[in-house]
Amino acid sequence: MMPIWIKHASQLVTMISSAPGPRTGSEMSELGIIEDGSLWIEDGKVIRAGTTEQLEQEFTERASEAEIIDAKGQLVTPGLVDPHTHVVYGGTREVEFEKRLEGASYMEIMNAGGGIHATSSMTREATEKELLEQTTKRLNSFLKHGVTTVEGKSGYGLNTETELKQLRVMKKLNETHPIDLIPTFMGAHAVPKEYKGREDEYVTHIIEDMIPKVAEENLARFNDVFCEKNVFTPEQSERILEAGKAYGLIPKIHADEIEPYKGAELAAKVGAISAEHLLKASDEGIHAMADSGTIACLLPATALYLREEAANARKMIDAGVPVAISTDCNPGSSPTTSMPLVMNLACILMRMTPAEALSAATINAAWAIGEEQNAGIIDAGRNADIVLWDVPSYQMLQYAFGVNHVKAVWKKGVRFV
Ligand SMILES: N=CN[C@@H](CCC(=O)O)C(=O)O
Ligand SMILES: [Zn+2]
Repeated sequence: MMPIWIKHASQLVTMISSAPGPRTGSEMSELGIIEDGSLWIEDGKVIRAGTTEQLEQEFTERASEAEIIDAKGQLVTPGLVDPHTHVVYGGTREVEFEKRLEGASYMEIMNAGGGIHATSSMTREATEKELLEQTTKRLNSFLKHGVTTVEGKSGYGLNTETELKQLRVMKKLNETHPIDLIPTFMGAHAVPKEYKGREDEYVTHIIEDMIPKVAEENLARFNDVFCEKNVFTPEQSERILEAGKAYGLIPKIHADEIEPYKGAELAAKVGAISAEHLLKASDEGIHAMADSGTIACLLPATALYLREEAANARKMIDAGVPVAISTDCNPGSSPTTSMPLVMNLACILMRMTPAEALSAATINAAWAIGEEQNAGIIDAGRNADIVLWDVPSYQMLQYAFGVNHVKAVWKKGVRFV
């Protein structure tokens, strides 16, 4: 592979800082910016990041070997990381979108057998090949929006066979698609219709049948639960997450999305790596998360799409909770693959600063899925997951919203956009 030399970026955002862990408080504003920045990439890795002047001293002799990219007037950042998606699914739910606009709520639709249940039926029916094809299209769209690492959940199977099918599709996609797809088991996304009235039996089924099989095939890194009124109680969620821990699955929790339910408190108690949504998280829950170091994974596109008030990111950042952001890409409450839009919304709806939004979509997002050694940062020796944006600064990236400013994307040093 020919080396790549990106020169003269008006801002090269490296995300390098002295913070040893996920960024909290003012650390979220430390972007490690190099003005007139330059990058030498070789064999899929970043070899050197510095000013153009520095790299000219070190690499001019080798310039003829390299593909040279003139990034004058443009911004370079790490590839974006999406730490929370439901990207593998069958079918679509545009009918529900109309119903919600006419006044039905997300939970009313789900409790009436639609929502997650509707996607579950369509995912059970879909073949592995169909899921592969549909998900590949969505991953291509992520890449076009500057996203190079994506977490993906099962949870539309709600039976062992289809949960495993979703996870196997993710495994296959990791072999066929440039994006790194980090798998999460989420058998506890809803109680399937056939277990209605026997919710605890379904919990036992997840624990005794699904989790051991997922672990045996080594199909997931995380175990996630939708802890919500009329879905899984905090007690049931705790049982499932503790059972997963015994098999090496790290807990995540969909917490306090629709109603306050002490989900943030539970995330801290079980040592979850992240808690998701948190629109209705209590102050106690937020402080417990700060103490346990649990990352808040906030989903402002979902709040917008459901016409809900977004999570209180300011309160969380001020309390010392590390914040990440995500699309929540799913067919019901957030059918989008645009992390740039999510960064815009983090600023507009949650009053995060442009710098905080970028930290949340790169380094903190990487920490939220255990990929901090591989993604979310530009540094010597790391994967060359790089985005070139057709704007001169990160401030412009967040300011001109709803626009895809991506000019080029490299994943492990290979250009795909
Ligand atoms: N809230 C629970 N799960 C997903 C939505 C899934 C769906 O509606 O299909 C979420 O994170 O938003
Ligand atoms: Zn989700």
